[in-house]
Amino acid sequence: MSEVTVPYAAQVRGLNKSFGDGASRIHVLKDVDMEVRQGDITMLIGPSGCGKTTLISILAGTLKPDAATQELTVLGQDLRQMSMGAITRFRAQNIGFIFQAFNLIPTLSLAENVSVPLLIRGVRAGAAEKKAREVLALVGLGDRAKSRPNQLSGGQQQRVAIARALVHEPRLIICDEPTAALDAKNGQLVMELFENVARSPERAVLIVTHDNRIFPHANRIASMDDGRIVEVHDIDASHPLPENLRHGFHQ
Ligand SMILES: Nc1ncnc2c1ncn2[C@@H]1O[C@H](COP(=O)(O)OP(=O)(O)OP(=O)(O)O)[C@@H](O)[C@H]1O
Repeated sequence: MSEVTVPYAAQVRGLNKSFGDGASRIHVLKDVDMEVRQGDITMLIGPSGCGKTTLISILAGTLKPDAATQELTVLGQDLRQMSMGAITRFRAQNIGFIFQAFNLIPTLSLAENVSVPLLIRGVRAGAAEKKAREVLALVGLGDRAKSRPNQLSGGQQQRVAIARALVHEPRLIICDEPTAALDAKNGQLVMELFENVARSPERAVLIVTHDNRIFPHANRIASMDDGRIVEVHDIDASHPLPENLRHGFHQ
């Protein structure tokens, strides 16, 4: 796919998503407008069940929005117009998605797990594994490349999932609670990796989180409630983290 210069990594307008039919139909996302800027770490916060995972799943192309959606542009592509097959190929090339469940393959070593996005892109196994070991070292697991996922703690598995999302240097990283299982030291390590990604040209990081420890790493914090974006804070030298977020996000 050709590289296109776009002002936003993602832009949605009037995004709607419902689940179910008839009387059991629930309207989860209600005319959501949102931009994810390149160069930013954008954080999405909000109470449980307000629609955060649904929104990032649509941005990552694993869920389709309702037809009544005005715009869904990710890295310059209109996902509404693409088939699920085309979206799957687009995601493999361009998006690193870190799920709440780590989705590691239990029968593969850590190095093999982290190699998967490169193998999908046609990188040869030896080169893929070499790169995978380099990225495992970045998340502090360089000496565990041959271990299997079930030999690791939850926090270590989370770092493997992060390594797998970074290994193919995707243009957009989308993560659901990437630091939930991490102690302060590893949380800081992971956020520094995300900052490096966001600083690279034409890259962006979008994080769903309840973890107030990482709010100081955000350039933008969007708050959701009941299927809508209700507040957006841009944070920079002249706009510090708002007082209510400095003291954590309370549900
Ligand atoms: N596949 C589905 N079928 C039916 N309802 C769903 C489905 N996925 C999500 N929902 C509903 O959509 C709403 C939003 O869920 P979502 O997982 O997006 O919330 P969230 O903000 O990410 O919550 P949390 O912080 O607890 O992870 C919830 O009411 C949930 O039950």
